[in-house]
Amino acid sequence: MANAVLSDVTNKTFDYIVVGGGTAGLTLAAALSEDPSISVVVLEAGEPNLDDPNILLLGQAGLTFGDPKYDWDYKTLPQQYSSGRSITWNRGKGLGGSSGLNFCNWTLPSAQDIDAIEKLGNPGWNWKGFQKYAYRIEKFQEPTQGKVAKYLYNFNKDSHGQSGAIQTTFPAGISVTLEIPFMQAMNSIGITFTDAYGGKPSGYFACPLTKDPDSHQRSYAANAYYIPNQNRQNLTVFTGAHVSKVLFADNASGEDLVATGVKFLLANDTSSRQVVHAKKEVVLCAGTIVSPQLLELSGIGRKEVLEAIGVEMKLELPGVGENVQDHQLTNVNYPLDDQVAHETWDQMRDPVFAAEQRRLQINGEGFHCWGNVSLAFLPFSTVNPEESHEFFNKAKISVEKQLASSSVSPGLAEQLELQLQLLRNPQVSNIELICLPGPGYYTLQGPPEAGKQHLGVFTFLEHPFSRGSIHCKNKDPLQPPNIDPRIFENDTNLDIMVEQVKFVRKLINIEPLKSLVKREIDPGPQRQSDEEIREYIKLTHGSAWHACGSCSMIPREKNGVVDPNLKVHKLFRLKPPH
Ligand SMILES: Cc1cc2nc3c(=O)[nH]c(=O)nc-3n(C[C@H](O)[C@H](O)[C@H](O)COP(=O)(O)OP(=O)(O)OC[C@H]3O[C@@H](n4cnc5c(N)ncnc54)[C@H](O)[C@@H]3O)c2cc1C
Repeated sequence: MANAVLSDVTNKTFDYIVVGGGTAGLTLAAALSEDPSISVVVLEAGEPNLDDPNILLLGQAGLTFGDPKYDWDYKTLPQQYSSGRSITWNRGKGLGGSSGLNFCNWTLPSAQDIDAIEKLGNPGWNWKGFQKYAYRIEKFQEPTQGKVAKYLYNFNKDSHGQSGAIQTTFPAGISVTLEIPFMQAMNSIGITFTDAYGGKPSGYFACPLTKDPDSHQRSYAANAYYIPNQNRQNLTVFTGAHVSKVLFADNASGEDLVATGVKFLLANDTSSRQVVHAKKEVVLCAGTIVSPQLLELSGIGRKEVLEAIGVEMKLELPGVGENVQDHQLTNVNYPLDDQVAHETWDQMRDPVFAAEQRRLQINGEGFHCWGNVSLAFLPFSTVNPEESHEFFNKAKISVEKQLASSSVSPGLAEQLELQLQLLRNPQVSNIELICLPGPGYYTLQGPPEAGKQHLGVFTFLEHPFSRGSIHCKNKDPLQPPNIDPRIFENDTNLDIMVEQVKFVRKLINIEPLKSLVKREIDPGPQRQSDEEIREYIKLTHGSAWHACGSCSMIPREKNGVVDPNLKVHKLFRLKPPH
């Protein structure tokens, strides 16, 4: 039912309540409501934001950051190992959630990354199973022969889904004068094209975007899973509903807890308390930050956290809000020779140029049909083959030190051991690079000079060893929780990023790239030693927006929160069982 109003929801009963109308929530609601006998309600705190060019035009990505209509704009606690900085965690608000705010890059991980999830005690959560669902959601459109020839697009059609709801397609173009030389530089040191979608990404590739090949607009959870199904009588989507608590049946007999509904506040009248009931299940899809917060507000979590915020404990589950991890990114930036014409994102600063891109978009051309797509996924041994053995030994020692700490749970110990194996594995990507024709986002030099052209190379930390937490700071559901990822607590993470920056410098020194750049702006010629590069990274790195782990799928005795069926341990038992 489209455009649900409060009276359609409040005090009503549905089979399933889905909390959060973002990427997971809308996808799940569409799947559940395929069966017309099942009723589903989605409660989303933000606005619908449908048909909104700020979301639909790909060239707008990043411009919605910080705007409360689209972005929760969370801030971490000051990070001790990042020079005391508080790091911004953008998160999508409104239908589509973060899929309406993200950069539309369609990428898949290494098979071993997914198989590791099964090894942590989750039968069936392996690459084979994952690939089946990745294919099921994707509808890939091949580029024309003309684009393949011009932009060297390379792909293996068999590694892509053909009939899913999320449309993927190559961008209208890439910068021939910058991104192709970037690939050529890699090629000259033996790094080749990789099929990044077959489970063994190792090399460079241009990644398809989640973009509709007909409308040339963002393809995301709202237009893939909600709009086509909005007239289903058994699907109710209600926006402006800020869920504050999960409700449980009385469990005086000591049985497992049974979720019976949720409480929510109206975004436009936060004094108004509403209730909706669930016959079967309550499913939390409020993302990495809010899902653990909601568990704690409902009395599920660590004893000391619940005591501190004054919430009565319903179930002690110490893993809630723990095991938080995130990818980090930084960048190396270069100004380009003004005398050479390049296509770079710098040009979007010119209003005349930007208006022209809006016009071109209608026919599937121009910057609103481009993206940050020139990627490399590389095993660690590629970036520093000479010293990788020594590096692995150093990483092992630092993990052993971490394991010796009493705060490391059995579930975390297993993850860290697996991560060490992944770091050494030459088939597993541990390094991600993106070549961006345009200025870097993170620079110590302030905004880029008007009229100048730039090249930015982004480096990403994958498989972080550090772990942090997300816990309620009080029992006000409108207050964000304390986010403390403890980035770089394990020093190996920083060492990996240093090696990446050094690798980028090596690449840029290879022709044809070398002649294109004038000088390095960041980290800058004054930062050469490992120690100086570390300081630069600490001062500039940002979140790569991939935080996860706060409701980990690990057995309960190993400090997990959900089981392989994604049910909270000892909780959310089906009512009635089926
Ligand atoms: C800036 C950015 C760039 C990214 N780039 C990429 C990329 O290019 N490629 C890629 O694959 N991934 C990317 N990601 C990651 C990807 O988008 C996310 O992992 C994914 O969208 C998360 O889905 P989710 O359903 O867990 O959370 P979300 O999609 O964030 O959904 C959570 C929903 O819950 C709602 N909500 C929150 N609190 C409440 C409450 N109390 N009551 C009711 N509703 C609530 C939110 O408003 C939101 O709609 C990016 C993420 C970000 C933030």
